[in-house]
Amino acid sequence: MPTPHISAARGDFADVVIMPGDPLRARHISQRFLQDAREVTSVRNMLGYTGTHKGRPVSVMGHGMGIPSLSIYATELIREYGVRVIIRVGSCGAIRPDVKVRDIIVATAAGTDSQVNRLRLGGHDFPAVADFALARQAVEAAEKRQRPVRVGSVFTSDLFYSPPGEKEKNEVYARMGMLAVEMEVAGLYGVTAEFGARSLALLTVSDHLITHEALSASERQTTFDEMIELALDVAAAQ
Ligand SMILES: O=P(O)(O)O[C@H]1O[C@H](CO)[C@@H](O)[C@H]1O
Ligand SMILES: O=c1cc[nH]c(=O)[nH]1
Repeated sequence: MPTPHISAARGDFADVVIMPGDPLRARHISQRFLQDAREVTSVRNMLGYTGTHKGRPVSVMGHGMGIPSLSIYATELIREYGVRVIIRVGSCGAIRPDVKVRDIIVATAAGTDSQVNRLRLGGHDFPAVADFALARQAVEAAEKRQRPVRVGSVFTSDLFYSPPGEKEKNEVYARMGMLAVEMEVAGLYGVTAEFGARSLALLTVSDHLITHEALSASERQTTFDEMIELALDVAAAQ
């Protein structure tokens, strides 16, 4: 029962899917963290794998960049493959001095300049929030591992390269409590709400939009792996 964007057969996906933006990161997660992982889809090279973690079936699949790309994959996974929980593991840029490169963020909510959730809700604002149980499990997993995490809201932007005025906008987002910017979380929380699934986003701060510090490739790998361990702890608890 392939969909236009996923070539897997019915039953190929676990009901919990961990989703990075980058499909090669999905392959890395499957190779490093899942047991008996097998590739289940590769349409457009948006790679997806299913294996087990601590005996529980878990899938991992890339979702691409931006809300439109994520929305296609999340919709098809939920509607056609019975996926019930999606955990995004992504990167983000910090927009305030107290948030540092390498920090891991449990994104409990997201503001956005995207219109997609208003399209869903007849022009009204949608509360783009994480599933509370998943967020709590992520925080508890971090405490158990003695791994500090930041818990709070982020801003989901449609543009990676912003027009003039980005600095001032980021200052407003920061003043209103948001920790970082990225490009999918508000869409993820909207699409899972629309189709009755649950979701959470964990983010690693890969670069700092004030200091312009950025993770090196090897630091990126290590910090991402620490975030993925938390995502797997949450997945195993479902
Ligand atoms: O690292 P990922 O998960 O792709 O997330 C961030 O990186 C991409 C931009 O470089 C956007 O998708 C943004 O949300
Ligand atoms: O979307 C993103 C991701 C990482 N860093 C940014 O500045 N933006």
